[in-house]
Amino acid sequence: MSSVRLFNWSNVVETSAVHFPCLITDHRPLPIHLAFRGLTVSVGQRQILQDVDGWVRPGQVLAVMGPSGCGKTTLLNCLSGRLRLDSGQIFLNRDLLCKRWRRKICYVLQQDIFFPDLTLRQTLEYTARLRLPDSMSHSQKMQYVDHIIDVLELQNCQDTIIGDYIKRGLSGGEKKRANIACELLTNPSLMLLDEPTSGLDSYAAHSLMSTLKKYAASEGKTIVVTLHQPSSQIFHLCDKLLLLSAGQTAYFGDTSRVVDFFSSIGLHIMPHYNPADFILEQIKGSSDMRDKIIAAAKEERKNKDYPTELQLNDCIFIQDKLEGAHGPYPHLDQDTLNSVEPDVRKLWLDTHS
Ligand SMILES: Nc1ncnc2c1ncn2[C@@H]1O[C@H](COP(=O)(O)OP(=O)(O)OP(=O)(O)O)[C@@H](O)[C@H]1O
Repeated sequence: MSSVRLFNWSNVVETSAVHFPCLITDHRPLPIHLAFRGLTVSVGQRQILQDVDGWVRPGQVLAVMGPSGCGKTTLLNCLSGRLRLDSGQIFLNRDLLCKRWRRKICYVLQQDIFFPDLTLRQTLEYTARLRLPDSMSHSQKMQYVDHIIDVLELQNCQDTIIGDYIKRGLSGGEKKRANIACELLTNPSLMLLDEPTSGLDSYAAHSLMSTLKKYAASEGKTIVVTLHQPSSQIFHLCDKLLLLSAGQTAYFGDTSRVVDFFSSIGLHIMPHYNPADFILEQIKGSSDMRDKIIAAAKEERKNKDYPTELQLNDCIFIQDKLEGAHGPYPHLDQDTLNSVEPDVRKLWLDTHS
């Protein structure tokens, strides 16, 4: 099995003699392209999110950043379907988020509750027995546990007890990985992780984020993480960045472009400075500064090249074409397929082949 540790789907076919768990081979998880638009949420009289947009495609990591209380966890609650929106839409591929899609989403909270006396492997095994479908045999479930232990590089501590304040067990970083491993057992397509690196030292934090990034890329998962104060190494592991300030979008786009965005409004980073620290310092500055950044982010959205609108339009465009021309389970004609962006074409082929 170790020969297909970081596998792609073609490997699964090529190595079918390995008898990979049926959860993977028979129920290949659908890659999910997540897009959200105009999310607005209030609690009581207080507006917590206001008109927030973003998107991320399979294989990518979207980082949600911003000062404490800016609405990061609230956004994850919305994306997981746990929180009612005042307005806005969340699309998973071409569909609005609904109960059917929620089964393909996992939400890893900051803390989870474990039985402290069980070892990590015992914890994963009982979770697999509880959460994996009855259609899988016991040995397939156990094979899947092995796979997840491999993915999260937990081999060395699989027989260590979870532990608690009294009894020492897994380290903080291992516990975070264990928490994520329990959720990965359901083979989700979209993972939402609330501050997975909080409380970790910089090495453990970077190692965890690299693992997640590799996992997203190799298994076509879509990942959204909230991050508090990432190192520049972690920051650059993220493909997309959504920066929130008081519940509003202060930047959405490629992580690699955020420094240019700030420069374009006269906020220049010093050489060798961590860009994550720089942008957080700017939005934690005076209210005038914050308003200026939010206004610039709003202006960006009017730009015809703004990615959210393009992506949403492409998804809807394909759906319209198909529903108009072919009914609900159509064969996509080549002209239509050729006319859309390559990444949307790939998404369509991934999800419909
Ligand atoms: N149910 C609620 N009732 C009242 N206020 C709430 C509720 N949920 C969230 N809030 C408020 O909404 C704001 C955003 O909260 P949220 O937890 O989303 O922030 P956050 O960015 O995740 O913060 P942190 O980084 O500190 O975890 C906070 O000011 C919080 O007090």
